Amino acid sequence: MPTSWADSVSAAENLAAAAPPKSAYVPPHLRNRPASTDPPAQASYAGAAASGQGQSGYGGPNVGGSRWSGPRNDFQSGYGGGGGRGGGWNSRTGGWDRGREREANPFAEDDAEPFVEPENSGINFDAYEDIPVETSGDNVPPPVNTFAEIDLGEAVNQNIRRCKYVKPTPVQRHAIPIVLSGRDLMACAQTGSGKTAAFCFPIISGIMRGQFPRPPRPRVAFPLALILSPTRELSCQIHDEAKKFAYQTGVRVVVAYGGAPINQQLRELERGVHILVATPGRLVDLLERARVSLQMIRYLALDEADRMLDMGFEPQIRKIVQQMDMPPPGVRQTMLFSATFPKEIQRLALDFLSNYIFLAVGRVGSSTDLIVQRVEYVQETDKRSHLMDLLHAQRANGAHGKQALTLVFVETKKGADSLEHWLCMNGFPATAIHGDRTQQEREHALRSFKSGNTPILVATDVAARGLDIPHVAHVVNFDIPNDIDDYVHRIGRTGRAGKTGLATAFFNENNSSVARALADLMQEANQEVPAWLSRYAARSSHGGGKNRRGGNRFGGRDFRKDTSFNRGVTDYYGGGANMSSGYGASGGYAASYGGAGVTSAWD
Ligand SMILES: Nc1ncnc2c1ncn2[C@@H]1O[C@H](COP(=O)(O)OP(=O)(O)OP(=O)(O)O)[C@@H](O)[C@H]1O
Repeated sequence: MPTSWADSVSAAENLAAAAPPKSAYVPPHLRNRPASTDPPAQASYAGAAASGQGQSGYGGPNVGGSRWSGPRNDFQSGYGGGGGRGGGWNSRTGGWDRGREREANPFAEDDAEPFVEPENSGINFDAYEDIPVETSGDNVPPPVNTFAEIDLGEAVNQNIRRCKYVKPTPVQRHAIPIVLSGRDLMACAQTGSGKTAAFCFPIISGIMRGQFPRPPRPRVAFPLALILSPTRELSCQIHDEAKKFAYQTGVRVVVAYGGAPINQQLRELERGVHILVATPGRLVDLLERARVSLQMIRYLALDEADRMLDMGFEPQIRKIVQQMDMPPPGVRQTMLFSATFPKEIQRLALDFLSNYIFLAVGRVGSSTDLIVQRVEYVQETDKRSHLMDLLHAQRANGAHGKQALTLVFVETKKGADSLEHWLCMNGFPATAIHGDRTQQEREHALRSFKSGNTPILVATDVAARGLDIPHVAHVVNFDIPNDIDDYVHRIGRTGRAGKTGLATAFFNENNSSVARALADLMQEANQEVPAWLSRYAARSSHGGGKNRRGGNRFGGRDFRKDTSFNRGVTDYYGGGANMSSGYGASGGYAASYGGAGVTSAWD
């Protein structure tokens, strides 16, 4: 296997356009299942689950009166009552957590992964030290500084150590106490800043501690937590992460996504599920087949929430959350996470939340400085040769070290196929991922890219959000997206977890509509804005393409603060906004935004 980008290029040149080796398809959730020698722990959840057999209270089949009448605080008592027979929760066979099924060690792959650094030492926490944080809503729980301050339980703490997380990132410092206190949350924090753990840790801990009744029907899965994400690959990634965080806790995580055999997923679900990670389409299928019920959902997390509530997904999300049997807001706990939150999406999100806290982490400067952004003027017809120049220069300079991976974003699936073909023909080891490829092809491409076998990945927006691929040193926006938020997510595939990265965009006349948003974004992130781009920006009459940030360029402002929203609404938050971190004292930050309290959540 080639060990570096340069080796890969040479190997590819030697092998001409040899196809990558085909491996037998194994769905992600079935991989790495060597028989573990570690017996699953009998965590507190197992005991709690086994004793919590009550059918009374909310969600039970014979609830009289209002189905959702109990306040959320009563949830645990509602579930915890009753005795009944022992046995695992949600399993025909008496429960996976009773030791009948061996839990594969999810950390085994990390140990065997050649590219993984010995420690998570690459994280540069100094970059996050004075990141401004803004919270709004009433009675916001105070943040923590260390994991030790949060009582997540010993099993989770041990997994945090196994992950080599030394201290919480800012979004984790603030979000975890909020979720643990039972509040709904809309959290906006920059790409690569650890949002996945921010929602997974409190969910796992809550399930471990909670008392829940026995599921009412066999052969139907009754998850306690649902994590929805927009793409199959992201769902798989969240599943992999959550399995690490939940290792030996007794909490079982299952993933369901389209494009993979449903029968296998059904079998996994039948073995029992506490946390279901899913893409909306496959979940709707499972719900319609009555193989999953949402009536016991205690936690709902939408990752990439703005995308999930965008036009494409909104009907499916409404169906799942509002039209099936999921408890309503106020009974379940709802968490929305993203790096971007356009105002109209925040408005839509009100339907899913109850008295929520808005959390914005990040400001212009510190963390975005991690991603150096460049924009180059490149005519449509010159893009390929320009890309080749970049790749050659990168190879010549050995830029970004041996393991550098380059992610090239294009607008269309056809464009991705054709660029991949052209790169391969020209001796560059490239692969591609887009929505018209089979799931097997998509997963193969991603694996080949991650491993460094094909260190160039040509992608559509299917790879723009959430994917956490170590060693992506360069993101090229071969085609600039029309929506500036998509640009934010795309470039966020590099410069993650405190590491630095480079993002290059090819701009031409076709992108004039986004010029202003792009220039503003770069400026706010302390990037050098070329004079020609500023001229385009000045000519642009509207805010910049599908810039839905509407006046406030950054997605991090709580829209409840807008006068239009507040008209007729008295003191929505009660407590008002709270600022923390060094920035509040400096005073310079609000001024730099030209508006009091406006925060950039993405940087
Ligand atoms: N406390 C921590 N210490 C060290 N590394 C961490 C910590 N928390 C998360 N990470 C690592 O940071 C990386 C980015 O985390 P994650 O994928 O959750 O980011 P994100 O905020 O969800 O990004 P995106 O907006 O792109 O979805 C991951 O590799 C994760 O393992």
